[in-house]
Amino acid sequence: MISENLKEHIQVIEQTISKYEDDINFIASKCIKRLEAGGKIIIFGNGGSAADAQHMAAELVGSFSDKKRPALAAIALTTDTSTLTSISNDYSYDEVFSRQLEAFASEKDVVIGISTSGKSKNVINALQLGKERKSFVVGLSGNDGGQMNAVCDKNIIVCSNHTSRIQETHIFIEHSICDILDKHFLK
Ligand SMILES: O=C(CO)[C@@H](O)[C@H](O)[C@H](O)[C@H](O)COP(=O)(O)O
Ligand SMILES: [Zn+2]
Repeated sequence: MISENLKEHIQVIEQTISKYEDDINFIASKCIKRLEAGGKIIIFGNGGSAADAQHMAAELVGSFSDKKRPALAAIALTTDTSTLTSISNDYSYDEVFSRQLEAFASEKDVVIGISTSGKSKNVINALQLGKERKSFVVGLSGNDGGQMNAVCDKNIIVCSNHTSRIQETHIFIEHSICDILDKHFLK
């Protein structure tokens, strides 16, 4: 089973990267431009994708490689349990990210929503809010991309229906973006 998963893992990453390499480079260049103009990168998702959002934010604010570069303005919307519980309790879980974007997002920012199914209402609502704020709106999704297609400037749809393979490919894409940003800001 493990070898089968490995085969599928390699195949899904190869297929997705050959389809979306230019788009991923474009997203990285947008991140660079917006960070240089004083904007920030705002990332969110549920479950494993919440962990991925935090992982990426940590690599941008802290470090990605062993080389030192200036801290980059990135934040995950999945870490403040007081904010998360109050929005869910007082409004609804569907608004847990959009309400935070209402507070933080602007036209200077890049907003990245992660959903393997493309169906999580709270992720879609937040991407919609990012669009209204004129942030550059990025989706990392899978399956058929769901409703994320309608609200993203770029939606990277991993070529798989398996949540694990989709998440593994999301991490590869996030690391690729961090790598490009690292190289740029190390100069
Ligand atoms: O990590 C996993 C499965 O690998 C789960 O925690 C998974 O992220 C959760 O079920 C999420 O709620 C799924 O949401 P989404 O990716 O469809 O938006
Ligand atoms: Zn990492």
